[in-house]
Amino acid sequence: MHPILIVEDDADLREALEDTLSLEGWSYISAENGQEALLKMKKQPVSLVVSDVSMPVMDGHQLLNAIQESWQGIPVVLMTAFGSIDQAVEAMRQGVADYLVKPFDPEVLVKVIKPLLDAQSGSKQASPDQPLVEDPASRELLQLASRVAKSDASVMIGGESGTGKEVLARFIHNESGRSAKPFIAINCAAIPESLLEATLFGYEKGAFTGASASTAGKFEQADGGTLLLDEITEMPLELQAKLLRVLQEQEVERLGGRKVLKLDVRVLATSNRNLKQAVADGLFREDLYYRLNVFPLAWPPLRSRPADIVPLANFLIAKHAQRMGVKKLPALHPEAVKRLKEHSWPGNVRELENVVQRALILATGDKITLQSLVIEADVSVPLEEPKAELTGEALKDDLWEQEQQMILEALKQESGRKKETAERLGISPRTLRYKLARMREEGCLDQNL
Ligand SMILES: Nc1ncnc2c1ncn2[C@@H]1O[C@H](COP(=O)(O)OP(=O)(O)OP(=O)(O)O)[C@@H](O)[C@H]1O
Repeated sequence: MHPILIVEDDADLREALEDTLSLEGWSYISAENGQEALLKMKKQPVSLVVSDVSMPVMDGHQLLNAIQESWQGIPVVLMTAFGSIDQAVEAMRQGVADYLVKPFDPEVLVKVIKPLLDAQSGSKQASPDQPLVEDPASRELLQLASRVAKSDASVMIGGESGTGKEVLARFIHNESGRSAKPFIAINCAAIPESLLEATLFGYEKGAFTGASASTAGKFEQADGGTLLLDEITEMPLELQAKLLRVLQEQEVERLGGRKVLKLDVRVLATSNRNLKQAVADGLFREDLYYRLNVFPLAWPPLRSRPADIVPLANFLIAKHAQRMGVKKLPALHPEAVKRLKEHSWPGNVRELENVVQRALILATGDKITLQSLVIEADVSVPLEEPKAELTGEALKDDLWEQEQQMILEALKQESGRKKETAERLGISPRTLRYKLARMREEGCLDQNL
């Protein structure tokens, strides 16, 4: 969503308005008068304008006229200290979206702006599966994903655990020409290796002990639609070879079957590992890597897209409050907002979602206070990533190092218990085993652990 433009000549009031918007997690830009506002609007699109009426150089009414001429559809909210019914009626007649008389409480401004923004963005709450993006980095990723969705290319989605890879995959499917057909997801790390092949490709009755009825595999189920192979690097090498053949030939044979089934499936894959490294380590086939990595997309970690944190928290509050049957949506207290912004979110959006769910249970009244936020103490992940120097391989190495630190910290807190450690980290026990094996190989872990 584009930023809100605040136009106010009184510096103190401007700052108060900026604070109100940023506490809500809304981005903004500011101008001191109408003329400066128009210059800013020429340079960058805005979603809504909140403007004072009496200002030097160009007042609010003149600004409203100019906006209506050149930017139809952008709502304008006017604020005045000299409220008169006549002025308000005139402004409404001119097409102002709302008219506020100063002084007003911050909540009043939020109440006025919220529905206007929702109308602009096509009401986000209506689609809880749609990725919410506010930070420029995430918005760019979503735009790219939307374009890629229209092609039929394989897409490899990278990013740390819990960043939103599956949400992005669903988005790509929904935006593609295949949206009316099935979206099937399979987590390669969650299914025992012995069952993965049968689950993917299906089997005929009697193909193996326990195959009591013929069953279609995930590929067949996704025919015409999209198949998401989650945590693809967890797939055993032999199966990778078979997967490659299916992708190349677009046909599949059930285990124990004789019929070859022609399929039309678009494949998306995710991984929270450095894929190139997995290829170099001999854990992932290079030919499959090239087949799947036609279009790589990567979610930055949540700490690298700070403008997403508060809007995501509000979005997740609404999502879970609705599920829990909470009638009145609790609002985040400013201190809670501050804490959310300070945390480094090693578990990314999934961690934020857990914090929000716990807060909804702990919250009393209609506010989420600092006390109802239970956030794990930060492990030593830097708050600000030195983005400029960290690019390409260096960034991947750095991420892997951070991941290792998180794993060690979690192991310590769970006194070495693997199952609990995996749960704490929000990854599968198998993924944890895999990562520990890699750490052992690299000499970063005691061989007994
Ligand atoms: N941008 C977003 N907007 C809304 N919800 C999000 C967003 N990103 C993540 N989520 C929510 O956070 C949770 C984790 O997201 P998701 O499962 O897509 O992460 P992931 O990267 O696939 O995780 P993993 O690597 O562990 O499989 C989900 O409940 C998802 O709905």
